[in-house]
Amino acid sequence: METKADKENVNSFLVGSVPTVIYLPDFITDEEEQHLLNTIYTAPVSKWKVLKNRRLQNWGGIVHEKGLLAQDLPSWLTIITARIYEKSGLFPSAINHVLINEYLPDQGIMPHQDGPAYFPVVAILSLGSPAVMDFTPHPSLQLSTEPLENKETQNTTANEGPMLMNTDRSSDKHPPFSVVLMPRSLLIFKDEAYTDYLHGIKDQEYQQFDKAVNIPQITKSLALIQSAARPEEEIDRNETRCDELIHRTATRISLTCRVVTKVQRNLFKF
Ligand SMILES: O=C(O)CCC(=O)C(=O)O
Ligand SMILES: [Fe+2]
Repeated sequence: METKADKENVNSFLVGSVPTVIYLPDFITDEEEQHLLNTIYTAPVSKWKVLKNRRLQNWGGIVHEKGLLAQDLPSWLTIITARIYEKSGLFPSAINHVLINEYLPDQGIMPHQDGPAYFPVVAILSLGSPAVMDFTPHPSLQLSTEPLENKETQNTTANEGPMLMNTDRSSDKHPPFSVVLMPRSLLIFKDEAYTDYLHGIKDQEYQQFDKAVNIPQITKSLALIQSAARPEEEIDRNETRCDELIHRTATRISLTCRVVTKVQRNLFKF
């Protein structure tokens, strides 16, 4: 059960000016991260769907236009999803779908909006290497200042759709921003950040984070990671450059946790 204390707790992790982005550093422990990574990599090779620029595992069932053809999540995932559900108090029911994405240091995900089948709150748990997630205003916002819901929106999903550029003129209301996703952190976003923005990760080994809204929350752990990743002789010479860039030196795994509200069960039982 969600408690008042949990809700207050989540509100104290709000970042940036756009509603609503929540960044929880160290949501899981080192041991839990290691356990999750081990379990993810013991899944059969056939569980991985290989895309052009990353691999993914789909857990919870197939997301279909008529809803979710549901399969129970395994217990190693429900341990985490139940914690996200309880601590955030932001989901209408238990999380029933988890997408696990794997990115090599030069891989990313194109700017997109999550599909319409999902309840409009997403929680992303990060493991392994850090990465920068960029939020850019939806291209339909360039054309007018009318609210997004009055306009026909261009629908792009996580796995398909064109690369969309931001040349937004309403950038006062919808400033582009980024969030640094450190290993073991949980990012939650909803409201305008979900409906009015595209989110994506550049397919680059070095990623700029000057527009990051969670710099105070990450500075300490970033310094440790970056200095460990850099050769000794680079540390003083390239201080400025390195301070503004994340160097992705290893694989990143993310768990995108969501609720599909429409569920089709027992489809094959007669
Ligand atoms: O890997 C991530 O952090 C983002 C994944 C994502 O946006 C998605 O699966 O829709
Ligand atoms: Fe997404």
